[in-house]
Amino acid sequence: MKVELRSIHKYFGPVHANNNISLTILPGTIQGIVGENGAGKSTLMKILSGFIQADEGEILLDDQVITIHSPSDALKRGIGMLHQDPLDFPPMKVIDNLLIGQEGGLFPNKRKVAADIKKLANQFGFSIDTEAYVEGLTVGERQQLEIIRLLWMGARILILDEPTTGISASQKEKLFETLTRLASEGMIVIFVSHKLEEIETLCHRAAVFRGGLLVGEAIQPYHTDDLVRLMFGKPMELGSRLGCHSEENVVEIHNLEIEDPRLHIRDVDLDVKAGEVIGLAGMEGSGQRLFLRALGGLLATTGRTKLLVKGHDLTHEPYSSYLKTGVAYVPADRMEEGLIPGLTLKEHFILTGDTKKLFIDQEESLHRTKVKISEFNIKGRPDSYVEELSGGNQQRALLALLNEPLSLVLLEHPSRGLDLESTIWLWEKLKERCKTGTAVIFISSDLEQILHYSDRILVFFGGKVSKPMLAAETNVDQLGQLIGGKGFVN
Ligand SMILES: Nc1ncnc2c1ncn2[C@@H]1O[C@H](COP(=O)(O)OP(=O)(O)OP(=O)(O)O)[C@@H](O)[C@H]1O
Repeated sequence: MKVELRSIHKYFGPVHANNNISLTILPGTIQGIVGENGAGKSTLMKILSGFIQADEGEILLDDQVITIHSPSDALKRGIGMLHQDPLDFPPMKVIDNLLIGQEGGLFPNKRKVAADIKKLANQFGFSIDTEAYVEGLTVGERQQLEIIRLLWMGARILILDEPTTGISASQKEKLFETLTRLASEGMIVIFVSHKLEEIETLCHRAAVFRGGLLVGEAIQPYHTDDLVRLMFGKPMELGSRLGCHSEENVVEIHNLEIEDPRLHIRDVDLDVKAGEVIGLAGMEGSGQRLFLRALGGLLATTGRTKLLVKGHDLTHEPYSSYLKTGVAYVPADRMEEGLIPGLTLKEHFILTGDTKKLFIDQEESLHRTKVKISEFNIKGRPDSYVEELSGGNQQRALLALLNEPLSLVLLEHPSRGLDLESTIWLWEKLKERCKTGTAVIFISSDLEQILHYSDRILVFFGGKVSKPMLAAETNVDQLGQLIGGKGFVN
């Protein structure tokens, strides 16, 4: 099946999210879609998969103009989109998730469906237990389930939007193998990502988006510098580590202990200096998130734990004491925990502003919001609802909402969903904070980033915590070995 997009336009109010996009994708192709945050990638994918409609332009399948009214309409024509957060019902069994919305009357043939799914999964070396509950599956397993579901429903064109977020290296390898195999069987795979190395490894072709325009196409073998220049209109360089020179302790952790139904973290001692950056590495679920949440006052510690921030003993104190001491937490799930859907940017600034006043000063709030939008370069207006912002702009908004001054900023996957320019920008902003004595502790699955920006690194494995390592004296291989549990001494 061949796909052709002709002169697609899409507006969101004044934003021209897709500006005259034309793209042809031939059968058997893995087509990469890259571009900076807010470039219009997801918008185009949502148009192709029926979630939204274009304002102008045509979609052709095998030279026939078609109209796609809804995702189920798209799927009927063989176009399936796999979302970052799979659209399933976690408290239900795999088989029941598969049967939802299927034709088959009151008594669908569960046994046949289960057998068909198993057969399909086997072809790709996936093992899917149709009787398992979805909530017990890892992100990678849910993704495999979603691919199999789409194939089972007849998808011949598979769209994946940032699919490698939150999956392990081996799951990624398996995903890439599967996608390569699907393409070799004549299917089209459309792969949206910020990660250039992924595009370069996997995709036969790459279309580069910038500011709503398709600014260029590249084919293998790629030249990274050319792709970066196309994406951002200029070359990019990662900033460097600031290097912490302070002797003052901002955070003192003694005998930290956290009990969780699955993990037990104990006996962690750590002093964090003013302006220091500590990176936390480890496979998802190894304890680093529990550790970070405990430091943010979001999770109770147990045992003999003592936790001091700027000399204040915060052990067993409520979350409000952490806030008062200047501890800020930036979650990975921006829309669930960070921002409030249904509220505008201005309303967010009102909520995080001076809450002691009896009345809201609308003029002052509007002014403050405009200043922050400009300072943090957020592509949005004071009256934009936060859910309308692109992922990168939501992250900018979260940072803009942090109060000043701060003693400690805790961040989960701060660059998740961010393009290279935004990642560099984010670290510039964090380094400005470090210069004023704020300590930063962050989790990332991007080892290069951990090595590049941390002063010291802690690795987590099954609840065990390594001794702090100097980032300048550590390399990716050493980190990789520790993350896999090799050489753990603690
Ligand atoms: N539902 C919406 N309402 C208003 N504006 C929107 C909506 N969806 C997207 N936009 C705007 O359209 C532009 C393109 O957004 P889009 O999500 O397509 O970008 P993207 O390239 O996928 O970005 P990212 O990589 O950050 O996810 C952005 O300026 C975004 O704020």
